[in-house]
Amino acid sequence: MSSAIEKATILSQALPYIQKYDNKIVVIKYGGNAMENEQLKQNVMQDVVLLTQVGVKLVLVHGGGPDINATLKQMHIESHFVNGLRVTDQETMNVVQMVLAGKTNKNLVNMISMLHAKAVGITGMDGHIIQASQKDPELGCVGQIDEIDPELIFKLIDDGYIPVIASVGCDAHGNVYNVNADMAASAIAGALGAENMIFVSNVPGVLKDQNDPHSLIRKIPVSEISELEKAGIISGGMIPKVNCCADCVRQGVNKTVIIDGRVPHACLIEMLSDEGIGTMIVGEGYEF
Ligand SMILES: Nc1ncnc2c1ncn2[C@@H]1O[C@H](COP(=O)(O)OP(=O)(O)O)[C@@H](O)[C@H]1O
Ligand SMILES: CC(=O)N[C@@H](CCC(=O)OP(=O)(O)O)C(=O)O
Repeated sequence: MSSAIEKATILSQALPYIQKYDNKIVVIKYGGNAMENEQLKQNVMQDVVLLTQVGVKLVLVHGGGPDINATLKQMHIESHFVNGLRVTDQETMNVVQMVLAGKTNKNLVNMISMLHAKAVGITGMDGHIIQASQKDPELGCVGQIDEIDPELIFKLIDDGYIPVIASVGCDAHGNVYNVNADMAASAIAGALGAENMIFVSNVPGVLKDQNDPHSLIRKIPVSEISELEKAGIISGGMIPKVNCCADCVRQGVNKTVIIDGRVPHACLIEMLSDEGIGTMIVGEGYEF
């Protein structure tokens, strides 16, 4: 088969998926670990733009843990994590806000703009999107999400913009909170009634053995998550991520997956083919 026919065949195979997701809201959480280099980011942003172009209403929620770590290190501020959450004193909070809402957010917006699509970079503080409160005094300014106001996001996607949201929230008294980006993304997906929630990370999905990339667990029922946690199979940043997937499932999001952003066009493979990659978190009664 000539390569032109091959390309056309692949494109036409995507048609049922394009129709399935037409006008549907999909939230992509783009984790800092999958932002390793410019090429990786370009690939993910190309997928975001292509999906938007074919009619998906895409919302991008991003983290930036490694960017925050690097800036804190330059400033000689140490980082500590408890169950995957950064202990955040006021000085650290200022850095988190500066890096996430500034460098990381605007870099992604700029990349989308260069691909001739329209993005608007905001934080969870804009339009009261993420209303938060202190999660635990020992974690300092780490926020737990009390409420999501999706109005601004609906307005942006209805006007054809891709909202690019940094995971910083605030309360009615002006306190600013560092919100784990997985938690921000899953709460936003729930509030928007999203069809799909895709977590883009730097691992193939949930692995049985973190040293063996072939030990991928393809599907995890929500009821088995706590056992995996107790057995130490999931640890660190994977703990909030998998629990956020479970929250999405409980909030009625149809499909929740963790995929590897290092695989070129992982989001397209996930959404526009039946090859499904990564780990899917499923509710009770899901047919295997
Ligand atoms: N069972 C597991 N399978 C895969 N990764 C795991 C597992 N348990 C813990 N992890 C860790 O979780 C990390 C992904 O979470 P996180 O660092 O928060 O990523 P992101 O920046 O994409 O949100 C992986 O890089 C890996 O170190
Ligand atoms: C409370 C908490 O831990 N907040 C995260 C926010 C960024 C984030 O979640 O980034 P990733 O998605 O790249 O991990 C942090 O300070 O690193």
